[in-house]
Amino acid sequence: MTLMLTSVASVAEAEIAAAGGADVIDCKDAARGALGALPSAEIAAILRAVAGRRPVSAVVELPHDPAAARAAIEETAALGVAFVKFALPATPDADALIAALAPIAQRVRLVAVLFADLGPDLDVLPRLAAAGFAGALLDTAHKGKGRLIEHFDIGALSSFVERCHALGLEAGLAGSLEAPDVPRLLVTGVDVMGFRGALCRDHDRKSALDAGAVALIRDLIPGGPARASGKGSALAANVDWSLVVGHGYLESRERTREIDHVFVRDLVIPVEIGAYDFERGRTQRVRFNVDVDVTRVSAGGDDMRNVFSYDVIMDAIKMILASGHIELVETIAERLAELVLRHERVQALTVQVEKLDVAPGAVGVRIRRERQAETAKVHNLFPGLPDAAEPER
Ligand SMILES: O=C[C@H](O)COP(=O)(O)O
Repeated sequence: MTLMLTSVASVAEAEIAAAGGADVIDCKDAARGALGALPSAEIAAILRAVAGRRPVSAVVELPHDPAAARAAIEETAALGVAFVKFALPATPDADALIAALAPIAQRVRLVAVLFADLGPDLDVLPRLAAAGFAGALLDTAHKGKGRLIEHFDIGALSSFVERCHALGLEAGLAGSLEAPDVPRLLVTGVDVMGFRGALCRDHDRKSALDAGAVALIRDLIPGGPARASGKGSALAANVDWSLVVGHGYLESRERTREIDHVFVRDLVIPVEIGAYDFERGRTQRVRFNVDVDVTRVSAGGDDMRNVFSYDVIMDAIKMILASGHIELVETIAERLAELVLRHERVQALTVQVEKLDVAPGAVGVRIRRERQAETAKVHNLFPGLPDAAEPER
């Protein structure tokens, strides 16, 4: 399950985020840059207002001096936040800092932010894990100079998430993420996606949060807490539950079983593939044909929430190929089916993977896979919190 983290600068914005179904309320002053801290008094006021309805995190602007860094984190942690985020400097003193923070990491959930646009050293991840950090979040430092996915391709983002998980770290992704990025990044299995700009008026991260923009992103991420309730709640009234049904959140008497077909046709990519020695260290052309059966939502309109993007299929292929040499076309086909089926609206798919350079024609495999009864994957970032509630009907 992926959580939606929403950066807020005030109590009023925290209320919009909570009402809009954000999973985590993140205290941050976007006017101060990528990781600007709010004053302690404002964080305390947000904590009081949220009153345990959601986990609240806070950004700390970390001084380079280890003793001062420890004091800054202790001060914010003492307010009662669920975790503390801070930018890990990409300098040689990062190691000294990590070591200095290790004792605090035993008591306080620490999340190190690495900047994808500043050439982060991902070899720091094992050291974060060894020091007891809770997680690592890949973000961008220079807002307005590219989305996260323009700095790290989907294969690299997927490897980041996998690497974090292998080390026992929670993984987060952020960085001028926009609505179309959401279904693409969900496939990586990331634990938390962080948003600010996409949730603001005119997508200006220094403007106020916009409830409609919050609702759009929330609807694109399956699960999550109940929205603001209430008969007559403007937000609840604005929710088109047919979209929610379309994302597999709930059954409805109006649920449609109609299927749309989204496909990628004749995509040819050079791939390092083959079980023979002579097939190693070189690429061969591989052709992909993928047909996906997607549950149709009944609402029309030019709305991101209504579509299953072919980008998800293309990204899944890139993620698999990013792992290096693969021996069998069957392996690619199975992995691709598994990744695409992670999208809740996908009911079934056919994957055809063909090698084009071993014979005059093509050789390969075609598989058909369907969604099985699902076992919920329990998320453990905030142990002790109740499970995500179903949206009110
Ligand atoms: O932690 C998440 C950030 O606040 C994301 O901000 P952004 O979406 O404006 O890059």
